[in-house]
Amino acid sequence: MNTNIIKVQNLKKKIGRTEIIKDITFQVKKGEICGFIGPNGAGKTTIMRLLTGLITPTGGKVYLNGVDVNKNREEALEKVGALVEAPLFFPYMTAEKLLLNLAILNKNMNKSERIEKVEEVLNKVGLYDRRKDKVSKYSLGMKQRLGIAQALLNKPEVVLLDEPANGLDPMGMIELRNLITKLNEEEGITFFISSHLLDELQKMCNNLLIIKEGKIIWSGNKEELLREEGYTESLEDAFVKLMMKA
Ligand SMILES: Nc1ncnc2c1ncn2[C@@H]1O[C@H](COP(=O)(O)OP(=O)(O)OP(=O)(O)O)[C@@H](O)[C@H]1O
Repeated sequence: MNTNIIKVQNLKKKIGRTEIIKDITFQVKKGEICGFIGPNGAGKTTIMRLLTGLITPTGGKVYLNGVDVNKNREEALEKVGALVEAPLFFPYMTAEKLLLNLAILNKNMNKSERIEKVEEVLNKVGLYDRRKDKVSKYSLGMKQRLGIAQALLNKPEVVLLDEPANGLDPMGMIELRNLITKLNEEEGITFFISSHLLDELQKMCNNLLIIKEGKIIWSGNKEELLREEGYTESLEDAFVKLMMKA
C-alpha cells in the first residue's frame, strides 16, 4: 500500500530568472490533515499549482498516489479533488445543475449514477435543501462548500484546498472546519490545506508544512512544533518565532 498519498521530490520552479520554488521535498501520508503555511509570496499557490499539474516544474517530481503528475496527469489526478484556482461557477445555474454538468466529465458514471452522486455530495456539504437555488444567491461560505462538493465528485482520496477559508465569517469557518474534519474522520479523506488563518489550521490539522521564500523551514507533527518552539499553545506564536529564526 502506498501510504504517501502526496510525494514531492526536489521540486523546483523558476519563472523568468527567479527561482520561486527551491528544491522542496516532502510527503503527506494517507489520512492526514496537513496545514500548509508560509508568509505572503512564500510559494504556496505555486506549489498547489505544481501539485495539480497546472504548471510544470523546472526540476523534481510530484507523485500523487504513486503516479507522476507530469508523466500521467489524468491518472495521477483520478483520486484527487482540488480547489486551487477559483472554482468555475456559472451564477445563473442552480447548484444541482452545475454539479450535474461537472459530473458528466467523469466518464465512469452513467446518468443515474451521476444524479445519485450529485445528491450524495450535496448532502455531504449540507447544501441539499438549497440545491435548486441559483449559485448567485449563495453566500461565500455556501460557495466554498459548493467548491468542496465539486472536489468530492470523483470520490477523491485526497483533497487539496488553497486558502479555503478566505473571506469567511466565523460561522462559515466553523462549518468549513466541521465539514473537513467529518470527511477526514468518516471517509478517511486526506487534506492538504493552505491558509493564513493559523487558529483555524491549528484546530483541524495534525501535521504542518511551513515554507518561506520557496524553501521548507519546518515540516512534521503540529504538537512537536509547539513543543520545539517553547511549549507554546499557539501556532501563531510558534510560526512567528520560526519566521524570525529562518
Ligand atoms: N507567473 C508569475 N510570474 C512571476 N512571478 C510569479 C508568478 N507566479 C508567482 N510569482 C512569484 O512567486 C512568488 C510566490 O508566489 P505564490 O503566489 O506562490 O505565493 P503564496 O505563498 O501563495 O503567496 P500568498 O500567501 O500571498 O498568496 C511570489 O514572489 C510571486 O510574486
